Amino acid sequence: MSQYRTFTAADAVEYAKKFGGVDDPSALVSAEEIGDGNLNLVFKIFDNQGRSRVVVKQALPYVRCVGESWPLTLDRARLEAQTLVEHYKHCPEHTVNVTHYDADLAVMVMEDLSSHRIWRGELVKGAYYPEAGRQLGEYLAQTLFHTSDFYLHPHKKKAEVARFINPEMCEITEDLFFNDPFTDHERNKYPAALESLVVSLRTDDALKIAVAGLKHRFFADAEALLHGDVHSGSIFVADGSLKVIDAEFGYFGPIGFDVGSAMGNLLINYCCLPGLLAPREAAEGRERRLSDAHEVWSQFSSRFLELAHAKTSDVALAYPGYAEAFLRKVWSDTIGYCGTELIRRTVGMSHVADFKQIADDTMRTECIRSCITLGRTLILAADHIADVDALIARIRQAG
Ligand SMILES: Nc1ncnc2c1ncn2[C@@H]1O[C@H](COP(=O)(O)OP(=O)(O)O)[C@@H](O)[C@H]1O
Ligand SMILES: CSC[C@H]1O[C@H](OP(=O)(O)O)[C@H](O)[C@@H]1O
Repeated sequence: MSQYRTFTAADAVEYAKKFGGVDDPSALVSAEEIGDGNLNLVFKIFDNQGRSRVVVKQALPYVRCVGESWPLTLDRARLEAQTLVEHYKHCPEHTVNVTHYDADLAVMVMEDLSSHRIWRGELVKGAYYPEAGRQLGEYLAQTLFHTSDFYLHPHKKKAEVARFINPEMCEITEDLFFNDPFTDHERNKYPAALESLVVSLRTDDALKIAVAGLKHRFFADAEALLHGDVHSGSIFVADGSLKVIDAEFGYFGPIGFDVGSAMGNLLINYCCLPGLLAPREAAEGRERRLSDAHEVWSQFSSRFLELAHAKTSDVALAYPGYAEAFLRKVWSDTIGYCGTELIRRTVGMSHVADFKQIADDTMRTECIRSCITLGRTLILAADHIADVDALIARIRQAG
């Protein structure tokens, strides 16, 4: 019989006393549920001085933002904890530290990142973290290289692929990214003024074939242990620091999916800044976003190549020039998945603060239009954009 029960704040405090790993467990006295994501409960646990000391996260047996009508596997807590533990081994600087998890209760305990802020909220306000792009590129290079065939022994790699089989969470991505926005689906939500643009996505043969290719590679290309949902709402930043959280979509998939999701969210912000800030600040913010996206790819690709040259164990994959050839495939995947993130966040159900917080209706609609148009351009041009400078030029051209 499963011991699962949904935690109250009092349960979370008792759990943290036992498993929180603090020196003075009896000082832990209260909890606040602070979850603002689509899926889970998140409790901050406070001590008798009112200091937040540790975080307890629990999966619900359904999708939080929808309710019990959409049941969802509790195994996602294990997958999240194990993905973060694995990523922490390879990149402790930029991964939240999960110190304990319990598969039956679908609960994990992790370090409290209250000294940091969620990057999306900062991007919406126009705050700038000059090191964040490079740090995110570093996280992507370290975690993706060290869980790939370049680094792992083939037996270990296959065992890891099996450990991280994640069919239910992958199915959400398969539907929300690659199906819903390109069909007339009841989950879709977008401004009525964009109806003809959105309908045109459903009948564009070249686009639908390119999206099918991206979905096919999401199904089939078990290249590395992905985070699976690395967006600016799953990244904490502070001066000189960046930490990634929330990896319940972790599975072995195409490396470009993680890199493209990360860059796609920066480009969503790029498209929305004119609706969020005064013209001069918006223009400056947009330049910074392009520079952040440039940094993500530059750091990711240069570090991945450095690691491949220094640490590739397989004799065939170590052949000079192969890692460079592989990165060309990752690059076109990155652009394509970047495009699907721009479209699924605007046409599909998972909307984001970058445009939700735009007060003026007409401006919001125009910013959403830019996201959709840029997304389509990137999906269609993914095989024809030579490098990151050409990508930035394409984005500027799109307006
Ligand atoms: N380790 C942490 N430290 C402090 N706050 C956290 C931590 N993890 C999550 N949070 C807060 O809880 C929110 C929801 O967490 P998240 O992991 O994104 O949940 P979900 O899986 O439902 O998307 C975050 O936006 C953040 O504000
Ligand atoms: C039905 S889940 C929708 C959406 O929510 C997830 O985001 P998060 O866990 O960060 O709230 C993920 O992006 C899913 O696609």
